[in-house]
Amino acid sequence: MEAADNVLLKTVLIHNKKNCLVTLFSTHICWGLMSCGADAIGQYLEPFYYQRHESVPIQEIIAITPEKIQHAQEKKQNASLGIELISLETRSFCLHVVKRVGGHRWRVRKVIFDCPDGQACGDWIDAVQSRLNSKEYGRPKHLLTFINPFGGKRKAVKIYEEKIEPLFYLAGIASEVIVTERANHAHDYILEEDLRHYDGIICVGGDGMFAELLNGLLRRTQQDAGIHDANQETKLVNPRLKLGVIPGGSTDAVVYTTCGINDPVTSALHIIIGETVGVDVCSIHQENQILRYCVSMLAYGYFGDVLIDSEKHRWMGPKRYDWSGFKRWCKKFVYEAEISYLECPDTRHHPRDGSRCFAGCEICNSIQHSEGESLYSDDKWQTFQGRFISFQSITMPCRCDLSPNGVSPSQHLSNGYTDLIIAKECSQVDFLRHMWRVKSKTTDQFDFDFVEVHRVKAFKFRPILEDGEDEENDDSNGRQRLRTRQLRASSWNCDGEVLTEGFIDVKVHHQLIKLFARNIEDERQLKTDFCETSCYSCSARR
Ligand SMILES: CCCCCCCCCCCCC/C=C/[C@@H](O)[C@H](CO)NC(=O)CCCCCCCCCCCCCCC
Ligand SMILES: Nc1ncnc2c1ncn2[C@@H]1O[C@H](COP(=O)(O)OP(=O)(O)OP(=O)(O)O)[C@@H](O)[C@H]1O
Ligand SMILES: [Ca+2]
Repeated sequence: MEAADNVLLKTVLIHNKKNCLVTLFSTHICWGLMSCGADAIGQYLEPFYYQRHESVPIQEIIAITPEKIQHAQEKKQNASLGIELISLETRSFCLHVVKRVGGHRWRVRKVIFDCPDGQACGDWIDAVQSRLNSKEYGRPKHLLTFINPFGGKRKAVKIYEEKIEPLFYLAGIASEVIVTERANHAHDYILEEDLRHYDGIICVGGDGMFAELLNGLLRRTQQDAGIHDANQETKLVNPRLKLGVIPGGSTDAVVYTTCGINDPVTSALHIIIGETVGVDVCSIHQENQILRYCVSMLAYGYFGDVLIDSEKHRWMGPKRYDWSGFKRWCKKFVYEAEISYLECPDTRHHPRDGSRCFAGCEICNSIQHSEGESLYSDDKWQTFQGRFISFQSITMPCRCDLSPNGVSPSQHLSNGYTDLIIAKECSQVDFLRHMWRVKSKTTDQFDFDFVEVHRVKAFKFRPILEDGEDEENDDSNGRQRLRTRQLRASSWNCDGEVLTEGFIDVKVHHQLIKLFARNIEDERQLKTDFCETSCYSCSARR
């Protein structure tokens, strides 16, 4: 039996004042009361069965620490001798493990075990620690951390000092901290400095701050690999360093999407356990230059204008988006563009296919991409030309407080595609109905005849800024002439950063980066804390 073969340590220890059999397997630790007898010095009979037991995967152990506890028997002895000193020998250890408290929120749970003697306690600490250090878990040891003191509600420094630093210390992570002094500080640092000592780069901030890490790291990686300019056909190099985010911004869509919640402690725990998820990245080109990289939302029209306006109201914090969103909605603007796109050839994958991207997503793992094939030689490009209020390219589901299900709920973190969402010219009320559904959790937000959606590998966007020759009138000399009406130009909202170039080509790079995060868990399928599958006792009973 596989699990039984991998038993590393098995001892009777005291937990909650009861004798418990504690077993360390190579993949998890299991403890519980036994149905057969066992005495306090660790004798137990084989085969044993747990009556009721708990199991925690090694991956979900944050740390193991010695615990100084004065044991009851010693207390009694010392008291009778009039001694108040605590025993110098450490005979207890504490496991700090991930605890799910609902709504994707993670916390640390402490589980204390008393050992028969100091030697046994030391053996346990060494054995568990050596599993935690194993390369297979990829836990970071050295992180470079940027804190944006001006993101969101401006609490990032406090969040880091009070909540995150103690957790990193507990988990034995060394973190070099840089509090940014200006926009692009983190980006420039990543481009220029020696990063060899780090396992990952993280930030405490919002999507804009994460975009600095993303753009800095991808530029640096391509630069180091000798790729200076790149058209859509260039195969980009995957960075060695992983990225992470602790929420401290306004929308926090990257962290909300990958952890299921914008909670700093939860994110820190995702980082500590070292689990990673591949994330698709869009490269945005103009001719042979890469302008920027984008992971969440690239939007033109309504959301581009909201961003421009919201920057004027940064003092309002996260509420600035609601205010600018309202103002922009009041003044309806229509844009026009020609958009060519290369649709996903597998028709089973679609923005309205009802799928959800969960941890270990089978769709992301199974999808095949032929990265080497030329995009330009492909004759499957299709074209949309028309007027719209909002154009969005959504590369991850983009969950956030404003849209808990996501702007494109069936998009995936690492399927290699982005979803185009075009809200065509319609009344303000209709556009609001669409947005209302983006916010609500229940109805299909794309089920409107004015909303068009496509899942694509690449697209080209060409704004049209003048009307065609369809209107005629007389000039002052009575000559008939064509009148062209200026259409409104917008700018791009690229992960919350303004991009002023209108004409762009965009390509999705399948899993170009790795993020410290597990991706959201399907809470309906989560097992209870009590082991159901993986320990010897359970498998023997089945
Ligand atoms: C009335 C219900 C309206 C619900 C609106 C729901 C739409 C939600 C769409 C959220 C899109 C977030 C996607 C992630 C984008 C991030 O890369 C980026 C950087 O952090 N954030 C934004 O651009 C932040 C963009 C935030 C845009 C907020 C727009 C708010 C619209 C309010 C309109 C009110 C009209 C009221 C009329 C009575
Ligand atoms: N010290 C600083 N002073 C001014 N701006 C900074 C500083 N450090 C970073 N920035 C810039 O602040 C911008 C916004 O930061 P951030 O994304 O953290 O918060 P946010 O915009 O409130 O949140 P979100 O992007 O989630 O909506 C980023 O684009 C970043 O470049
Ligand atoms: Ca995707």
